[in-house]
Amino acid sequence: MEGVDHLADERNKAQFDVSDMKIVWAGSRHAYELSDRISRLVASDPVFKKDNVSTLGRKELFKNTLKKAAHAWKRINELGLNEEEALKLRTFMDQPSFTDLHWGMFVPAIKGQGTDEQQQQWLPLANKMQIIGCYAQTELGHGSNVQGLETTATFDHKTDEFVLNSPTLTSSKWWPGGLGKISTHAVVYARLIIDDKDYGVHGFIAQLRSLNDHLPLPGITIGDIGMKFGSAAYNSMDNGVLRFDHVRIPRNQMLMRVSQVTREGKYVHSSVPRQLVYGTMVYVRQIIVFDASVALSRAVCIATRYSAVRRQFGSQNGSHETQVIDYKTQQARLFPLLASAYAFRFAGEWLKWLYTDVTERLQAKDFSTLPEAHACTAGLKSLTTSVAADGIEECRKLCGGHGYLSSSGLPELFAVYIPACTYEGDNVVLLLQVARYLMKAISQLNSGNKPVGTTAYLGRKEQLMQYRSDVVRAEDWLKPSVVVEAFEARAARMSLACAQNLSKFSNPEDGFQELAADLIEAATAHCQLIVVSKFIEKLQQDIPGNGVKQQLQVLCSIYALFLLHKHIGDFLTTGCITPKQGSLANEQLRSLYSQVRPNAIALVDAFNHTDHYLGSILGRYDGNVYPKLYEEAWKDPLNDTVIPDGFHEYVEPLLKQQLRNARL
Ligand SMILES: CCCCCCCC/C=C\CCCCCCCCC/C=C/C(=O)SCCNC(=O)CCNC(=O)[C@H](O)C(C)(C)COP(=O)(O)OP(=O)(O)OC[C@H]1O[C@@H](n2cnc3c(N)ncnc32)[C@H](O)[C@@H]1OP(=O)(O)O
Ligand SMILES: Cc1cc2nc3c(=O)[nH]c(=O)nc-3n(C[C@H](O)[C@H](O)[C@H](O)COP(=O)(O)OP(=O)(O)OC[C@H]3O[C@@H](n4cnc5c(N)ncnc54)[C@H](O)[C@@H]3O)c2cc1C
Repeated sequence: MEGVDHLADERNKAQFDVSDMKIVWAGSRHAYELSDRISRLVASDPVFKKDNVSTLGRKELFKNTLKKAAHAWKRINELGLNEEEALKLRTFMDQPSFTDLHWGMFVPAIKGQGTDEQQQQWLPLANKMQIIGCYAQTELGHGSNVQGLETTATFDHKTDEFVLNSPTLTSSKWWPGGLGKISTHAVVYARLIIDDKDYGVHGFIAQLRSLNDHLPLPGITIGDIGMKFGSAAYNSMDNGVLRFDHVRIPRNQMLMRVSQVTREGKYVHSSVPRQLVYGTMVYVRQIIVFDASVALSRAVCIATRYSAVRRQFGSQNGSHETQVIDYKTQQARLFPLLASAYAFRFAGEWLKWLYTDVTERLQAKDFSTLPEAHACTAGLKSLTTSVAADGIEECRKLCGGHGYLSSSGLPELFAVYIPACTYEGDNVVLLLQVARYLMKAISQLNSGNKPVGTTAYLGRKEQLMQYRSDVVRAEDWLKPSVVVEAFEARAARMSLACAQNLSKFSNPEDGFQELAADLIEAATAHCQLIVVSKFIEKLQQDIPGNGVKQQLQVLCSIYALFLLHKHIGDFLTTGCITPKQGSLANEQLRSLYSQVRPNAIALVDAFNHTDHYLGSILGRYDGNVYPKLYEEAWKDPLNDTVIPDGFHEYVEPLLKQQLRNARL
């Protein structure tokens, strides 16, 4: 029935004020109002319609994306939207496009790695989109191993230019988004060669296409790398291939904030650490953590609403069957994901603060917190994207057969989201970076270097090695200090065990390779500790709103105790807790699921996702699932005709054959 709220009873059960929770989720009243306004603006604009994208072919999809991106840019200018509003508009447009790389990587790379003069030269053009750029780092042969890139930029003393060249097939740039068909420029990462000496990988600005006719410039071979996973998904993006055949660019197009090449061809390294060449990745990884909470919240919203609508079994004397959300197994799969969406939101907020802080310090030439920012962005990017990707697939299964329908929105969400586990650093490779950071922090303990930031707990090594949990009742697991201590002790003991095993190797690098699987588990434990701690810290703030803080406390406990339950082997083998304490945690977890149950729909309403953004019949706000699913099926192009194309050609002869045989 149109206009009826099928989830009204569920909404009435809520024990907290949803409008206040919406503000907590958004981060502030300002952020909430902005997000709400822009989401409605996009939802009501016919150009941003997206329910047809999964039926479009590649060329149509790409053209549709260009149209949306151009329309977005037009609306941004017409309405005079600021950066925050423009970013929201892109979010709700919900289709990857070349603009992501232009604004998300090309512009930040120039800002972070360009000198003041270079910024003055390039940013005004880029900011007006008079040039469009991409981030060309990865090659056919190397992605993770940035130091292994093969593209060369050789300094020519005579002409004061760099010569960009792709000496091998594997040196072809491969993957950069926006490169394939649209970008006019790129920040290209290449090995700097001066007088036959290799100075390693540096960033260069290169023009790729003519600004007159958009054709590739001489010496440049360029194209799209082909279809990717799924039908629509990331295929709206022109991930590209690029080869240089001795292409010349002026010397001042090397990004020279970190190091410079003089007119005489002298290489000068400034006081800025060389790792700043990797700075754009730190920036984007921090955005990706925030996006992980958004992606997961969309899937969880769909699965939770549908689980309240869907009924199976349990009808007695003609009464309603059971809502599947009331099955304990459904709750044990769904509610930890709901809690994770909130947990990642607060971890993302904190990471944004950390990133802003490190950026301000860098401006003031304080580079001391860069390693911490790298480890935190790398580790949390890895943790949150892995959980979000697996969580979206779990939500699909939670919706049974209908979850597999394109109209559930979940297949598309999954297909477009999963590369987040790979781009901006493969998740395993990034955890190994965290492990290196932890091992370094431990190796410095004896030299009196006190660990700081997220590794500060390692400074209490003796205490954490002595630790035994004092939990005696299930409710004890609700105390934040009890949870944090258990997570700290587990993380510290896993890292210290790795460090001890590493010390048995005469060559530490051999040890690191041999123990990599254990190191990754230690790094994961460390990252989970960060997320748990940041959730708890959030709850120490003043959080207004009727019942809001209580709900967040329940979610925080679910997040932590679910992890404890899932990784019970870690907690037991490190001797942090006893089997009895483990089962008390599980008992508490079951009780927490019951507490969330009446609030579940309101907790996903607090994400404030419009039906347009969710793009899911199962997740509709009004819960009117069945009539809409039925209606949607008839819109499929296959149902345009009663008899499908190809029937007369391929099937009818078989049937006629049968008839002929029958007559014989
Ligand atoms: C329509 C109009 C709309 C308008 C509005 C639109 C707005 C849109 C705006 C924004 C949207 C943003 C959305 C973004 C979309 C994202 C799309 C994603 C596209 C994908 C892009 C990519 O994938 S780019 C390529 C990414 N590549 C990688 O991540 C490679 C991974 N590998 C590495 O990072 C490194 O090679 C690795 C760190 C693994 C190893 O490096 P190596 O030098 O070999 O390292 P090592 O010896 O181990 O370390 C040396 C030293 O350096 C330290 N370190 C390493 N990395 C960093 C770093 N990043 N920062 C700081 N320090 C670093 C490391 O710890 C070591 O330190 P020490 O131990 O020596 O102290
Ligand atoms: C959709 C998408 C968009 C992208 N956009 C861009 C872009 O705009 N610009 C750009 O430059 N790049 C882009 N990339 C490339 C991306 O950054 C790389 O693919 C990514 O960094 C992973 O590197 P790789 O492909 O070399 O993986 P590989 O390193 O080859 O990974 C293969 C396997 O090896 C494992 N492995 C690798 N090294 C180690 C190690 N040291 N120890 C243990 N295991 C290891 C990995 O865990 C993985 O299982 C994009 C990729 C995708 C999928």
